[in-house]
Amino acid sequence: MSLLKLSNIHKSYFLGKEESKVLNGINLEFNTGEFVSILGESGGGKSTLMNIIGGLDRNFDGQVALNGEVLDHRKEKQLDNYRRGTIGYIYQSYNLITHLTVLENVLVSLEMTELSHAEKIERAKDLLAQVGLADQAKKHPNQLSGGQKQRVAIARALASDPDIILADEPTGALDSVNTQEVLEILNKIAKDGKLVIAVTHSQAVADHGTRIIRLVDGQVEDDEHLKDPYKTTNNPTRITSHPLPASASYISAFRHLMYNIKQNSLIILGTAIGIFAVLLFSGLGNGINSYINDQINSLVNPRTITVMANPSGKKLNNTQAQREIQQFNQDPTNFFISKDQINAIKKTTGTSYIQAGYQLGTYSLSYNNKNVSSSGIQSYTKSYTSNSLTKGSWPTGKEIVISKNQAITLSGSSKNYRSLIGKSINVTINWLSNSNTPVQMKTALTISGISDSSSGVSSEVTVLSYSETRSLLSSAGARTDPNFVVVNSKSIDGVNDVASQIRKQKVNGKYAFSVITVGDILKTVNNYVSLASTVLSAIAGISLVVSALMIIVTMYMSVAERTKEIGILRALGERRKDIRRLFTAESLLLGLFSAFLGLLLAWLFSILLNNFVYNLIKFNIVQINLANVIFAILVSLFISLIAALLPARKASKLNPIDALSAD
Ligand SMILES: Nc1ncnc2c1ncn2[C@@H]1O[C@H](COP(=O)(O)OP(=O)(O)OP(=O)(O)O)[C@@H](O)[C@H]1O
Repeated sequence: MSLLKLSNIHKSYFLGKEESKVLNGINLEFNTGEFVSILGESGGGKSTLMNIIGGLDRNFDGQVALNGEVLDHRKEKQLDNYRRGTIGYIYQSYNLITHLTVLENVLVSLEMTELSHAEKIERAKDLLAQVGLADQAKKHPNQLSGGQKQRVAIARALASDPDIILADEPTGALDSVNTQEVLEILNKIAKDGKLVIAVTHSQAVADHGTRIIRLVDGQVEDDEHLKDPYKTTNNPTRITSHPLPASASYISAFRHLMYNIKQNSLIILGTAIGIFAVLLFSGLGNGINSYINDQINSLVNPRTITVMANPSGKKLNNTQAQREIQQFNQDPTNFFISKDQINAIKKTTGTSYIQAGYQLGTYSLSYNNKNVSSSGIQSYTKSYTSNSLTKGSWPTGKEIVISKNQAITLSGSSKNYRSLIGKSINVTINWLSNSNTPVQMKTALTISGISDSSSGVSSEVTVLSYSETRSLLSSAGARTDPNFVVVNSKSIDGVNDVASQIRKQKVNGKYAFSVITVGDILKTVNNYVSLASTVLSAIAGISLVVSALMIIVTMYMSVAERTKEIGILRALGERRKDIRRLFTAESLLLGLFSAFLGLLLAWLFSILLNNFVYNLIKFNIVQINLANVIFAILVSLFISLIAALLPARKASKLNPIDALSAD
């Protein structure tokens, strides 16, 4: 049984409907140890025949059988295996991969063998030594002479230990010395037990082999056996091949990326800037949210629940309650809390204290002929934390706490305003009588402390003691019903439960209370901040769309530039899948590098910004967390994956013969 048998091979090319017959019934058998030369006129179909033998061309009539087994050219996988394990190709124009070194060019083929990494390197070096290039392994193809290039191509063709070496005019571009050397190598390959089939125009070259086949008009005109095939001994240690592992595609993609690093670095930078902006805005959102949380929690006890009347009588959720409470400023008369209502609140379980309070109307403070006016003076409740006092203590008896701004105005000094503590000031407060007519109360109170309103999240904190407020109200004939109640939950975890108990309370058949927790306020503020930072991140994200387009263009350019390489890789036995993976891997690596650069930029910038802002507010305002980092990496990979889809698909669909003939 012959190693290779061609039966009745017909091949035509079509230009429109016009058929041009190139091969008209070729029947040939080949065996191991033969060095066959195919001679024929130019355009006679020699390369076409080689492509059919090499498993690159699937569109022909007839059969190719290997060791008696007919190849099914409809089965792509079978053809991939055939090219990978059985065929080694040598071309007139060498077809080396320019961005790989000599050693790496040989390794491309070895990647599809079962050898260990060390064995692959050893074999590649060994093959290079056999073709006289032991000392050229680290060079790139453009640093070699034509003869040297052809010898690299021979080493590569032999690498996976194939049975058949196809050489399409292997000496066509070489001078006589190099021609001689290459022919000797091919002869040795045949002696080593392989079948060598070479296309040539040269009778002198053909005379070197064991057999000459002449093609005329697409048929075998002559089949001349010059000598017997070389006797071959069975080589028991054959190398078996397997499909290209994914890791090899990633390593190869990485090599190409680094080879083109100048061009790629701009794309990486462009994408990285988009990632950086997204990260920065998310980090700023986190930072601002936690700054606000920090500030509010330091002013108000987070276990505190503020309860106000609910004039609507409807059950209110958090946002509706906040809206309802806004009405207080327009018409405070609806917000008085009755004894029945206080008793209803007292039924709540899980509380540590319940304290009624007053929020009164406009007021003015005067000291040493200086005046300040504002609105919303309150009676003291335990919900105030000591953090919100810059100096002094909360008021008891005939005392008052005024805000820092008020103290500065009244003392006339932004440095010595604290000296007002212990001083008496005149206080005038406007409120309502029992019949809801205006009442004015005047008194003199001692300043016990100064509150800090510098955070900007609360308005002026001006507070009277509860007892003094109540006695002022009753002596002026004003209404003494409180208008808010502070309820303190025993635990932070219980806050929501306490709030919902009160929310559900009905007095006279109506939902009596609007309930606001610090958590609710924080939630509302944080929602706005998060919304703003998301919108900003999304705007920054648009730049990522531009990056995606840049990657698409780069990948298309890469496919165009590397068309020949794609043909070479397919001829070496890489599957369509491997080609698709090669380009996807390159794009993913671009995305990954961009993500890391974006992260680095964001990290450096956040250090700078935080240092600067920390001096002002004693807080790290950019807080990039792990979730942001993971998100940025995933977004970047996703973009690069999407960008790779079309170019990688295009690359994998290229016809290997067309790809090989690309310039
Ligand atoms: N893709 C194609 N489409 C149409 N015609 C083609 C195609 N490829 C080759 N041909 C034609 O088929 C014929 C055989 O081409 P082939 O390359 O096999 O010849 P060859 O014997 O190798 O020639 P040469 O010695 O000049 O390299 C030529 O006439 C060529 O123009």
